[in-house]
Amino acid sequence: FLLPSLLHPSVQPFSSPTSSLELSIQTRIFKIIVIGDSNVGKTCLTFRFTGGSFPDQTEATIGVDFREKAVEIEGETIKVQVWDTAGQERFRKSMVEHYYRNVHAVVFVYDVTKMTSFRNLQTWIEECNGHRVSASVPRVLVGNKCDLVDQIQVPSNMALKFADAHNMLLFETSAKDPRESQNVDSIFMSLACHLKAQKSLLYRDVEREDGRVRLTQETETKSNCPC
Ligand SMILES: Nc1nc2c(ncn2[C@@H]2O[C@H](COP(=O)(O)OP(=O)(O)OP(=O)(O)O)[C@@H](O)[C@H]2O)c(=O)[nH]1
Repeated sequence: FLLPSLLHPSVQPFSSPTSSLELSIQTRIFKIIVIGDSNVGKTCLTFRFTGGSFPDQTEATIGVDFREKAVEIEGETIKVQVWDTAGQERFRKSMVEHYYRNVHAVVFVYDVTKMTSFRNLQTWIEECNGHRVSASVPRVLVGNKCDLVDQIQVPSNMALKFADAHNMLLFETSAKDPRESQNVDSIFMSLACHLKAQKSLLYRDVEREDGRVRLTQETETKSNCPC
């Protein structure tokens, strides 16, 4: 496992710029983590978004893996870095600190055909909060495996209620069904658009501070996002 900054020495994550000059030449990276029970489809969603296809076979994720995709939003190229985390407790322990560090957005995934994976969301939210992920970090909820229409256990209205109560948007998707790939893209693109709008206001703060980075939570989010 290599940290992204080691893999990409010329590119620094958004949260560590040092001057407004550097900001203008960097490609921004938004780090988005995908969490939820084992087997809900986190790896498949990550592949579907970053590679466009559904993997024939997956093995349980060990620790953490990440894949990147460059996207263009309003004329700017942004790297969306999707961190796929292990759902199984025994594969998580050593890595958990790494993937919550400097996270820009969180995707909580459950399997629409497994009520336990939905009930366990509360535990995932608590773990996330326990790692000091700020309440201002955007979070979305994803119900995956919607192609298994005959086996659905989690009704949409129940998921919607949960999403509302936790201030999250809900996406119901299938990583498997190619007709749903646009829906999978929407999860990550809507977060990237939201972050871009948020971070451009942060840029203005940086310039006012004459190169000093101020990651303030006071910024208001305004977006012309096409998503
Ligand atoms: N029918 C259907 N199967 C899916 C879908 N997404 C994933 N799967 C299957 O579900 C199983 C688990 O998928 P993974 O993506 O490996 O699940 P994971 O959440 O990453 O699992 P861990 O790495 O153990 O945390 C695999 O057999 C996939 O083929 C989907 O949208 N529909």
